[in-house]
Amino acid sequence: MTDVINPLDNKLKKTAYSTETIHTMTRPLLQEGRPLMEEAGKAAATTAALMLSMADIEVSHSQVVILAGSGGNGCNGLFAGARLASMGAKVIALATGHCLQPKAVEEFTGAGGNIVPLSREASIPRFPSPQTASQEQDKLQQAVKLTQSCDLIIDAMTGIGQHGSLHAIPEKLAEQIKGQIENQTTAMLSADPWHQHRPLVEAIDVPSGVGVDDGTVPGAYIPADVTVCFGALKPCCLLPPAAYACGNIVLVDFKFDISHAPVAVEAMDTHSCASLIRKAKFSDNKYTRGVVGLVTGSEQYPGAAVLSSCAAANSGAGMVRYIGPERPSNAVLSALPEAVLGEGKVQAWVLGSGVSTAIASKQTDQQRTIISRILAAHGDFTKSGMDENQKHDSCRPMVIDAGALDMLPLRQLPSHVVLTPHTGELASLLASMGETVTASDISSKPLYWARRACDLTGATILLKGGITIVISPRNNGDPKIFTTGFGPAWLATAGSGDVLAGIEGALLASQSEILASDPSQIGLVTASAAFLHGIAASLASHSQQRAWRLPLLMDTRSIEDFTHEAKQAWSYEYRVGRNSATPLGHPIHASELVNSLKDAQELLLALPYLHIERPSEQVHVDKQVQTEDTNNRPISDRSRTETEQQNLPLEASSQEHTQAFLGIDPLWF
Ligand SMILES: NC(=O)C1=CN([C@@H]2O[C@H](COP(=O)(O)OP(=O)(O)OC[C@H]3O[C@@H](n4cnc5c(N)ncnc54)[C@H](O)[C@@H]3O)[C@@H](O)[C@H]2O)[C@@H](O)CC1
Ligand SMILES: Nc1ncnc2c1ncn2[C@@H]1O[C@H](COP(=O)(O)OP(=O)(O)O)[C@@H](O)[C@H]1O
Ligand SMILES: [K+]
Repeated sequence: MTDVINPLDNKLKKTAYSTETIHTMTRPLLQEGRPLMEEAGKAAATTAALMLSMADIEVSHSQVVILAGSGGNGCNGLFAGARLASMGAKVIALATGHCLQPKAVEEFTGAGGNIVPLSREASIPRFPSPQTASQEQDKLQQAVKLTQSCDLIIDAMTGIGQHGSLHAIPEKLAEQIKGQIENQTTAMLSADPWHQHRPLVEAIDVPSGVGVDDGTVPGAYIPADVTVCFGALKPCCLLPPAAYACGNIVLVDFKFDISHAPVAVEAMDTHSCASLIRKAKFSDNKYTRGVVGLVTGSEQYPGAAVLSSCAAANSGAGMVRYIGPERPSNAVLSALPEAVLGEGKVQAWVLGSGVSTAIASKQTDQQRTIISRILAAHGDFTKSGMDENQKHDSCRPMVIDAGALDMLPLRQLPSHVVLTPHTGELASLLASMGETVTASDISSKPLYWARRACDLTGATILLKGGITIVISPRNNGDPKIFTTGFGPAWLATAGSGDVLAGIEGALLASQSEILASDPSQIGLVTASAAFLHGIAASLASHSQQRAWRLPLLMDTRSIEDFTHEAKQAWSYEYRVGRNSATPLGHPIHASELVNSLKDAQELLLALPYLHIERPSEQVHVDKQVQTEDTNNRPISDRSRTETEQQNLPLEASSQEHTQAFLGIDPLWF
């Protein structure tokens, strides 16, 4: 049996939909009479049991606390609790709202669960509510204590029905529980995530308190170890900062029809990125492969010139032209003898990395003069009223970074002008357009502000961060939004942005024909560069840390397959000892990123040749073919086979180099 990776599965794993769209996709299933609440409860209970087992806790000896709100989310929590209780867990539901759904209460209490209403206004038959403010306060404190001592908290306070930031009891609970979790979580990132000295947290559908559609965290919320998301991903699962609160995501496949559903946000994956790596053809010459022109670096920051030029050269450009003062020019030549100095025809520009706006030294002025000449030569789009195609013809694709960001003709830019600010640079850019905003405002609402910049300039915006957001305008309709977070946090290192600008330039140049015929591809090209940057960082640092991972897909009809896959993916040991002593790998500096870029592309180009085996296949192979273990002992039963499987290398592919990297993280495929 070959478990072919279903393209729609893959789409489901990387696309997020607004709550409105989720409701639209849910409706027909409910009309068919699908018991979605029960299915959701089963999925949540399966995940909870798995989390406990990862922490070496027997479900039958576990203590579970459910924070149950009065809507559908709380209902999911109670159905999950009923299953856990029937498996022998001691389960208490803290009712955080006014009521609970009677059918769920019946199921839950019937299985042995207990309910404690926390609100004075609660009305839950058979379970008395606190009567006074002070009783309510006491109950809340007892509840918080209970969450401190249990093994697992199931956060089912609010889901996609949440309006605004949390208030009332959910707000108070979330504040205190978040505080506890932060205090008790080992500061060392390398600590085993399943064996912290604190309860595990499973979020139902979304972590309560996050901005479901905009990815913000507007107030109190509870960060989760695992979020069990129903039907389809919500934007908060992909967008920073909320995505950081989701932990590992389990996506429960309700078989929504997503084929025509409007995608709110799309995460980059290896397949999309690989499709944007231009393969060299025999009919190519160095010009057709893409010429990148860089006006980067300065006397003061010659290194930025080297990093951006070398990154462009290592990312598949046919030729790199560098323009700059003597010191950076010499530095570029000595690192990259094949660079051509001076102006000439290019397919894409990289402007401004390592060019300071603050220091008006003579050399900086020189770079800025060239940049402003290049920008001016590309026309004044404000007056001309050109359409996207005309703009494309009169303006090369370009990356505007760092010291060039304050030199833009600010409005009506074509979409293939890509601005690559970090939060501080975006704040300055927006301030120059009359917005009152700080870098910290942008960190809190990155999607909102990136979109604002996109609306105001017409350009594609790449807002850097652990998860990077790319937002590009579309002729008709909302902008296209991509997120990418392949890299480990080691990527936050000086010069890393210069490398990214060079990669961007190379991809814009090598894909300039595609961009000319279909300008709407700019978001994908831009996001691919950021994704490639992340792969290079992972390779260079030998790190398994990712700002974001594709979710695990759960089909509630084949729970066993899911459990097996999840165990493999979540097993800490599994990630240790391949290339490095810990899953975190080691620190890197920007030049190492440059060196890893070629390997990163080799991996992506190898993808079509790889036969990626998924765990379900191994179950099959092991069951049907492997009848003896390595010591020639017969393998007689399924449970034995599964034990053995966990010690097997993931794949039997011959491409060991690729496998060593890709095999560690099968979730990317
Ligand atoms: N629609 C469906 O049929 C399905 C719904 N499901 C579950 O149901 C959820 C949606 O259910 P609902 O629409 O009932 O809504 P929720 O359960 O997400 O939230 C509504 C409840 O939260 C409270 N609330 C809302 N905003 C609040 C705030 N800011 N602070 C404090 N409390 C707040 C409300 O008073 C209400 O009690 C999904 O997230 C999912 O978990 C899933 O089981 C799948 C099927
Ligand atoms: N916490 C983080 N985790 C992973 N990557 C990060 C993190 N913070 C920043 N990055 C990435 O590191 C790079 C930093 O770029 P930038 O701030 O321009 O650096 P520099 O100006 O030193 O070149 C960006 O690609 C950004 O996405
Ligand atoms: K929740």
